[in-house]
Amino acid sequence: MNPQVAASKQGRLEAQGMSVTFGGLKAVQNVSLVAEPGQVTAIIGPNGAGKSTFLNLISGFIRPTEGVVYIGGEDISKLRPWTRVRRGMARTFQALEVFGSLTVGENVALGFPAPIGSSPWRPLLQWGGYRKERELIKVETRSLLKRVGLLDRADSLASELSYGDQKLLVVARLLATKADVLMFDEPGAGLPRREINALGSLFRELAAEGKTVVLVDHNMHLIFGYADYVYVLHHGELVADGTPQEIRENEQVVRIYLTGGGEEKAA
Ligand SMILES: Nc1ncnc2c1ncn2[C@@H]1O[C@H](COP(=O)(O)OP(=O)(O)OP(=O)(O)O)[C@@H](O)[C@H]1O
Repeated sequence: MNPQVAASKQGRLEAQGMSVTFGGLKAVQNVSLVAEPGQVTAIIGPNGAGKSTFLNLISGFIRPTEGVVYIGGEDISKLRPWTRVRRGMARTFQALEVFGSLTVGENVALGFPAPIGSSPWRPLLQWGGYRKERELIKVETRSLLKRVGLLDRADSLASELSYGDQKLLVVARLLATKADVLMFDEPGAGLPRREINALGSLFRELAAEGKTVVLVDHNMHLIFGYADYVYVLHHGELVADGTPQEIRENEQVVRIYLTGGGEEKAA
């Protein structure tokens, strides 16, 4: 296969017919999605629509009753979440997962993948390689912090950052995983417009670098300003998908939001 085609397919995410039931509640019913490398794909829907559950199904944190997930054509449905990270899929959560008593730089460094086969004895057995790797992580951590605008806070405790900066820190740590598929659960929640714009621009940059960016959010400015393709869930079902323009004009979507389903209106 042409190496360029192979590279572009590597991060293609495909979820087919995902379903899960909690007790009697069909939280996600037969939902499929394709997210392409080089694109920002958004999932929207009113509160309780099943968006986070769908992300949990894709990332392996919840076992589906039905459905298959592929990355780059490879079926990863049976893999544990941490193994999926090794295969190139990483995600953030709605709740902030910042380690407040570590520095900002240390939080990012935690995101770097551990060398395969690494053991607690490695620093003693392979001191040279280990030291080189630590230096590399330091350099890359600084470059990621620069990218999200937090370089001057590298040595601050993470707990001292504002809420918005902690969200950016989580993004930097996700980038440290070097995953091809980057999924964000409500990255824009609670952020002012200026920071939403910065986040949106960062997502566009990541897509331009060939990453597959998937985000769940309620912020319509982030979705309609920066996404290439939008999936709409309602009561656990996929009710529409299309370009932001198509979704804005979709009568069913507008009705769902106008009848009080969403925090912000779609039109
Ligand atoms: N672990 C669980 N056990 C039982 N019910 C659950 C569980 N997780 C989610 N649900 C229910 O499944 C439905 C979908 O929830 P989910 O959190 O996926 O929605 P959402 O679209 O992400 O909502 P929000 O925008 O408010 O975060 C809701 O009715 C929720 O109460």
